[in-house]
Amino acid sequence: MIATQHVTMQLAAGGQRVTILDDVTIDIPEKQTVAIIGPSGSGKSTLLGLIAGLDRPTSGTIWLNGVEITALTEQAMARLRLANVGYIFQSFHLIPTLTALENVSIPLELAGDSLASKRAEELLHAVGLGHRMSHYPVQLSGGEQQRVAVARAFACRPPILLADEPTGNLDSSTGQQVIELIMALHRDAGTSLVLVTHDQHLAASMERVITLRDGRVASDRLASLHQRMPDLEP
Ligand SMILES: Nc1ncnc2c1ncn2[C@@H]1O[C@H](COP(=O)(O)OP(=O)(O)OP(=O)(O)O)[C@@H](O)[C@H]1O
Repeated sequence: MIATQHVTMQLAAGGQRVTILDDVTIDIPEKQTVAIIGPSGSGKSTLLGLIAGLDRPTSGTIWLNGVEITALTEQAMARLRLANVGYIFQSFHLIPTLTALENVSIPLELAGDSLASKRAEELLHAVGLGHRMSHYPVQLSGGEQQRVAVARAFACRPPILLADEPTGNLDSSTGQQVIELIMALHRDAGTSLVLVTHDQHLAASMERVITLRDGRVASDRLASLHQRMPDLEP
C-alpha cells in the first residue's frame, strides 16, 4: 500500500547540504496502523510529507497503492493524492474564509462529487459537528477545528490516512476524543493509518511503531495485542 525504497532527502541550509532522511526503506500493508516516533528533528514530518507526495525525495522511490509517485508529474500527483490520501495537520490547516461545511466539501467538489455538500453534511454529523456547519474556523474551538479537518481528510474515503501530530495542539482529553474519532473512521473505512506522534501512549496503541533517529530507521516493531490492549485476558 505504502512503500519507500532507499529514500534520501537532502536540503540546503546555511550554505550546507543537510541530510534529513538517509536510506529509508519501509513497507506498510493495507489497513495497518503505524506510529512514526523519534526525537525532534529526526525527520518524521519530512517522511510523512514525502509519502503524501507534498515534496519529492533527493533520491529513492515511493509507491502508493501500486503507483510510483516519485515518477509522476505534479498534476498527476495531485490527482492521485486526492483519490488516495487524507492528511491531518497538527495545526488543522482549515481555510479561514470558508465555513466548516465548505471546508469539508472542497475535496469532494474537486473529485467531481455531484453530492459534495450533502456528503459533507453527513460527515460533519458523523464527527459530532452537525450544529457547527456554518461556523468559520475562527468560531470553532481547537478540538472542533481538528474534527472538521478529520472529516475533510476522510471525505473522499481515501485508502491512506496520514496524520502529523494530530493531537499536538489539543489538551489531552480533547486529543483523546480526536484520536478515538480517527480510529473509528479508520475502522469503518479500512484505511491504512500512519501517524507521527511524540505521545508514547498513542504510539503504543498502533499495530506497528517505526522509530527514526537522525533520518534513519532506528527500529521497526510490530506491537503485540497485549501491548496495545493491556486489559485483555491472556
Ligand atoms: N526546508 C528546510 N530546509 C532546511 N532544513 C529543514 C527544512 N525542513 C526541515 N528541515 C530540517 O530537517 C530536520 C527534520 O525535520 P522534521 O520536521 O522532519 O523533523 P521531525 O522529526 O518531524 O521534528 P519534530 O518532532 O520537532 O516535529 C530538522 O533538523 C529540520 O530543521
